[in-house]
Amino acid sequence: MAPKILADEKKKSSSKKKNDAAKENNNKIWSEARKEIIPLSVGAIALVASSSVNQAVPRLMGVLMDPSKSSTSSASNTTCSNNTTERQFVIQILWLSLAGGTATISSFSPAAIGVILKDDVDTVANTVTNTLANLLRSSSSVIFGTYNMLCINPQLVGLSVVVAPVVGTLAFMTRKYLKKIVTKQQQAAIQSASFVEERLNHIAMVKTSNRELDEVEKYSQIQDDCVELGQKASLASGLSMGIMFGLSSTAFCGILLAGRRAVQAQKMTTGQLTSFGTYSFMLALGTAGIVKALGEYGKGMQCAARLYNLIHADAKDENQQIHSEKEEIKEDDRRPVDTDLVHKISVENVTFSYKADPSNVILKDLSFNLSRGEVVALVGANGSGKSTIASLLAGMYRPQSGEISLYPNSTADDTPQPLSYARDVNRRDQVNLVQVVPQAPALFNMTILDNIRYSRSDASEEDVITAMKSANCTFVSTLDDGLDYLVGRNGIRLSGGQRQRIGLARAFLADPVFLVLDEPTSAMDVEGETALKDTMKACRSSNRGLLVITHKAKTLEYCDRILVLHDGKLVQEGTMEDLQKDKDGEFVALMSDLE
Ligand SMILES: Nc1ncnc2c1ncn2[C@@H]1O[C@H](COP(=O)(O)OP(=O)(O)OP(=O)(O)O)[C@@H](O)[C@H]1O
Repeated sequence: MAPKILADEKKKSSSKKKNDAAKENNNKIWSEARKEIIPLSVGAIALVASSSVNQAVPRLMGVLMDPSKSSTSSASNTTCSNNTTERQFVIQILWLSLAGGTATISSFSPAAIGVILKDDVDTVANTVTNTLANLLRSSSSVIFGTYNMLCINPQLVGLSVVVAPVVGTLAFMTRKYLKKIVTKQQQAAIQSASFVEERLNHIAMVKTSNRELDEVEKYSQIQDDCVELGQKASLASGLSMGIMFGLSSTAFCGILLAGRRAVQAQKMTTGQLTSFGTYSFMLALGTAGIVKALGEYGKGMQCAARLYNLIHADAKDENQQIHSEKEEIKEDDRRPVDTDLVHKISVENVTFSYKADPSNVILKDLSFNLSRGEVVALVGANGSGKSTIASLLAGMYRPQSGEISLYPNSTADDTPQPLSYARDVNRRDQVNLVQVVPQAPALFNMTILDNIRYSRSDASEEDVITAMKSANCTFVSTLDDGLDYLVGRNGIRLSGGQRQRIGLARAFLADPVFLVLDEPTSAMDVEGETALKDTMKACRSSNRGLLVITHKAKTLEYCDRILVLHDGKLVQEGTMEDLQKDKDGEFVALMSDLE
């Protein structure tokens, strides 16, 4: 098949998909609106009534200003008749105002479309209430106005028909420009929401990298851009309204001028001209109202699409406890720690449960330690609490009881007091003390360079390249943009193993005293496992403590010590050789399952 035909078919199918989605959203909105069918119908009828009632006012004014119609031969009769007309006018106006007011009040109908995202819900709710009401009101203004104008002076209507397309075209062009700016503004708002969503999803990463302030600053910048666009949009909106008002007023004056000539030529009365002028003004307002209501309807559709997507998205509550434990975003005032002096991190009688399920105690009176230059493995069945330990070491949670302590080097004549990791160490030092690389590292929709730099924003490109070498990130050189390669949301444009390597490089860049790797090679190939062995060696030689959570037997061969976890308790600890000797022990049972 020719490429052009293929492209056409692709275009057709994509536009069909778009139409189907729009139809689906349309149906959803109207099915929601159907739930309010009675108040909406009453409102719609009342609106038409209110509008028709309002339409009678100019006609009555015309009658009032045009006494000749009701004049009789005698002067006294004329005065009497004039008085009667005025009285009738006042009574009729009173009735009309009362009827119009009542109809307008009853046209108010609250819609029951849930309360999820205030702005979007408001816009969608407005689509089936206010926007629809405005459309009805404006349409009836146009229909009744045109009809009455035709009754009064069809020639003058002809002139309006000539002027209307010119005004309409100019109005359409200004609205189109306005729509373009508003679309940009909406895109900026979506970008801002997606930035927040991504940061909240990876709140643990943001927190443990001590990057809250940076993120707040970035968010403020995005917000500033949104405000700037908002200002442009409101300026454009003001201009558009001004231009439309100017054009319609000019057209209105032109029609009045032509009408005046018709009065002078005795083709119509002053009263008829007054009525005609008022109707043409209403007609202009009605036309503008229709254009506006149709624009709002389109906007309502866009909001509905977002809203329905959100309603069907899965709720994410995994970070609940992190949020609730989140401290205020400010530089905390705990004294800095000389991380170079820290020699050992020690988990002491720690008991922990997640707030989401407090009855499920995950870690039970757990104690172990990790010294600098040591490579320790943590093994255990699925759900035994290994990743929870990593989260506690990263400072994401605090134990309910027990302590995580840091032991400085002791000198010959001084034994320094241990520091509480949670109470005594400030966030910046925590980043330098412990870095955790989770199974699926959090990656942001940024370049590889920025993702790696996330753990140390002031790192030079050379430092990043060194960290990448340690994490064996050779794949980066094969990418077109290299370090500038955009990884996509959650690193979607990278493979699982590549994401793990980026996470590893990020941890190395922070140059922590202790490194925790949570199943570092779960998604890596054989080359990745070799890189892990190199990492282990490097940790020993650089006097870094390494805790590796693993299910791989091969990895254990290179560890100094192995901790065996069972249901949140430490049940065995020792070298691989020692543990293998205990044939009834948990380790031997686990080994039979390990790869
Ligand atoms: N955010 C959380 N809220 C509530 N419970 C959680 C949360 N995270 C983990 N758990 C529970 O804690 C227990 C231990 O989970 P953890 O991830 O620490 O186990 P694991 O040993 O790392 O498992 P695996 O080997 O499968 O990775 C599990 O029962 C899990 O359901």
